[in-house]
Amino acid sequence: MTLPPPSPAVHAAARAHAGSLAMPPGALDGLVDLGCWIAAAQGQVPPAPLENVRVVVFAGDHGVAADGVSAFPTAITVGMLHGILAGGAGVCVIARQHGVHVRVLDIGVDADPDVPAEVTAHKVRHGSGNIRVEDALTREEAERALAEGAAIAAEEIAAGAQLLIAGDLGIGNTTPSAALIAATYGAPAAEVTGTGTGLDEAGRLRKAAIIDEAIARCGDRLADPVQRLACLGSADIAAATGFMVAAARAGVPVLVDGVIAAAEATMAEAIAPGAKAWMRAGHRSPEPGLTYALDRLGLEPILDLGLRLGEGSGAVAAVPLVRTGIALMREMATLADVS
Ligand SMILES: O=C(O)c1ccc[n+]([C@@H]2O[C@H](COP(=O)([O-])O)[C@@H](O)[C@H]2O)c1
Ligand SMILES: Cc1cc2nc[nH]c2cc1C
Repeated sequence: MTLPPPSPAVHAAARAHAGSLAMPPGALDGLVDLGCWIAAAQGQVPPAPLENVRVVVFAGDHGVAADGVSAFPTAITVGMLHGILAGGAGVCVIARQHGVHVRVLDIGVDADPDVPAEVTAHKVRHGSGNIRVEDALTREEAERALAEGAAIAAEEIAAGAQLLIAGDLGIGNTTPSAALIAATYGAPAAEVTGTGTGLDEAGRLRKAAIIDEAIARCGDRLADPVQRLACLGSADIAAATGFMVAAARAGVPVLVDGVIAAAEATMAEAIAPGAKAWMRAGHRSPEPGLTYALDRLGLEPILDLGLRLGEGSGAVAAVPLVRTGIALMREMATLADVS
């Protein structure tokens, strides 16, 4: 069954209101379209200001990192988990600028990091299998990760979330992301595989060959989306997918970050058709898989600054533009006022 979209009637009313504002037709559409989307999601014109925007960073390790698919060592995953908790990570700085709440969760980090218990409360497993040679997860683990992600979304919505962002953290995670995008859309791996944290072209081609091997290993099992997450994904990617599905089901809009979130949005749409209507893309990272997936989902990035940090940072950076679209709907004079 297809998920209901944000209210088409309220969207039409929001567009009509936008058409009455003091400007030539369409003059601020790039911003006003965001305000109309939020109006339809909230079911009211004008939309309420976004006072409670929340990013959850899903952290996990990826067995395929052992094959040299990243320019950085896996120790970075735990290091940056502490960096986010300490408030010094890039996403924390950007989020403080915009009053966005940040939460980081260990969903599938290999080690047991020395972190407060609430950070590991939704942990699914230690690491995820090396997708070149084995499934990332069992089907039961994939289902559990999807359920954990839904529970996390429910907690964020209970805390008042008006807009949700799934951030990601994990050395190697651009490989399963590209693999899921390739497998879902039938794209050649080389077309959707990027340089991640900074591979050279030879490294990128080796990474694409590993993805081809992983896809060939899984064969027909890739037809089913939950099995696809188990075969090629990871605990953190499956949990973030469940988070996006649950947000869409609850009628809470989602801003998509980089290539990892684009893979998760792809999987959310495969599991819950219609979920994409609750999403907008925060930005375009240089990963080709991101553009490939956004094109298929029909999502147009808000920012295009070449950001490629992950952590949800690019989506958080786009939040002020969403808020500006809402403010235009709420505060701008009408053409009648000025004529
Ligand atoms: O958001 C993106 O598009 C993005 C692009 C390149 C790298 N990253 C981040 O870098 C890590 C993955 O890169 P890699 O090369 O280890 O696969 C992971 O922690 C991501 O958050 C993120
Ligand atoms: C330093 C560093 C910070 C990150 N944050 C998200 N992914 C990352 C990857 C690296 C390498």
